[in-house]
Amino acid sequence: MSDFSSLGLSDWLIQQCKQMGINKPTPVQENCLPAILQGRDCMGCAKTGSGKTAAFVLPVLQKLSEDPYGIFCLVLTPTRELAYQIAEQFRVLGKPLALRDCIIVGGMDMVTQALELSKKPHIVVATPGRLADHIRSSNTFNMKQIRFLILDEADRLLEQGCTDFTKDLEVILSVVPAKRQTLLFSATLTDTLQELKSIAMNKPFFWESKSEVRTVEELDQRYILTPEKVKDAYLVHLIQKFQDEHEDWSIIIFTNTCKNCQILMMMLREFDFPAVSLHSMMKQKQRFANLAKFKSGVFKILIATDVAARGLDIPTVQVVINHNTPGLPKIYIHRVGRTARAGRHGVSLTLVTQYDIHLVQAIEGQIQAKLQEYSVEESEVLKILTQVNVTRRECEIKLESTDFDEKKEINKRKAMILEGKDPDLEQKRREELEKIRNKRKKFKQRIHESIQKKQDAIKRKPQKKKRLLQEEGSSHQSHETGE
Ligand SMILES: Nc1ncnc2c1ncn2[C@@H]1O[C@H](COP(=O)(O)OP(=O)(O)OP(=O)(O)O)[C@@H](O)[C@H]1O
Repeated sequence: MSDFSSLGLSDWLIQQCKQMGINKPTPVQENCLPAILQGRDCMGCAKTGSGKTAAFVLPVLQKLSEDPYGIFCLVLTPTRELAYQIAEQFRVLGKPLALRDCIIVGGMDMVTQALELSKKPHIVVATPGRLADHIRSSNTFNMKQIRFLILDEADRLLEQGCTDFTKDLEVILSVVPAKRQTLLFSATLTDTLQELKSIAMNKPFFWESKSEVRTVEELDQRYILTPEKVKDAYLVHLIQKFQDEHEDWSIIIFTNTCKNCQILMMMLREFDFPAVSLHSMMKQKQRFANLAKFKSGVFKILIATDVAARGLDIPTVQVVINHNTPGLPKIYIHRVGRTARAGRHGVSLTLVTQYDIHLVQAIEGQIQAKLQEYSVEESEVLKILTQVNVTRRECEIKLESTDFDEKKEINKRKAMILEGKDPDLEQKRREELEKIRNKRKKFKQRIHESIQKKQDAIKRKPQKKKRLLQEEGSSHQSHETGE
């Protein structure tokens, strides 16, 4: 394996790496660093926790030190927390440069951000939505000179998931120069390769880690088969077990909705577990505060939606629990990748109901590995089942008495207004669509019922015939026997 110096990295950066415990390049760094330093576009696909961030931060810092100006580099990333984490890596590794960076994410003050942008920072790290807002509304900065455009978690930025970044990306791509170096990184690039190639147009250097298994070797991947109603009891039991057996422990629990996340947090606190939550219905300041509490080890449990599934680098996390089986293998890969990072060991536990078995099969197909069953003393789980379910119900009632659902509705309306839609018209449109859907459903049901009736009648016919023949036969016989 080469060292950083043979890859062309400057001594001052090698010293900075050493201070961070980064002594030898990881494969993604070893392969992508020289290509980026040569000025090539680059697409890097490597497993979670394999050092992709430093693979782009280091060459950008080196090039910046040779020709420092602002705005030199723009990094786009799907979540706000990730933007802060990336900016921190730039700051730490780029300390000798007196680096000026600026973080542009939603949920924070827009005027302050506009002011920072106008001061021409070297590095801008942004989520696409907020940066596009600044581009649309301000002329106090421009991105005409940027040398590097980086898309971290690039496949997510191009996907049309629940947050669709594609329109904002178009706005951003329209203001950055065509002559630039584009760097795209993720642990799951392959299914968006074609779209990515249209962004990194300059014959990109493509590197993908060779191993067949898409998750890291150090990760012990387990599942627990459970009925839906027993899931929470399993969760409480598992956490209790980790708490009893380990002195130093730290767990991330992923769940599917903001509401579920909130309820689970309340429920675990009722059992005196030190838990905090992270989801998109929370105020941004609370999100940062909760993440900081978890990172510092004051709170040992983070319950999150998929907003925390990608990129977050918290070395102390030993266990990831999937409270729901992820619907997409890709999401599974990122979620479980929050543990077993940078060569450390970790465990992932996925709670699977009988309806999720096909999802597990899809995950196994994609990661090229089998999940192993995790054995649990069921009698121990059953002992706490009623208490856990009652506590959950109490938490649900408590949450219903707050304005949580109302807030969700308000947030939805706000998002629509920002998209230029009229929320009331949208509501009417949705109701109309629902009516049409229901009519179609009823129509289909009626057709299905009438087909069913006809089929039953056809089935009955030969039986009727047979019965008549049998009756005829027996009356014939009885005539013959004189009965
Ligand atoms: N060469 C190295 N040697 C040791 N540790 C490293 C090295 N490079 C990076 N690290 C550390 O590895 C950890 C994971 O790195 P990073 O967050 O960049 O992973 P990633 O590949 O981006 O993961 P993900 O796909 O989950 O975003 C970080 O704490 C980082 O400081």
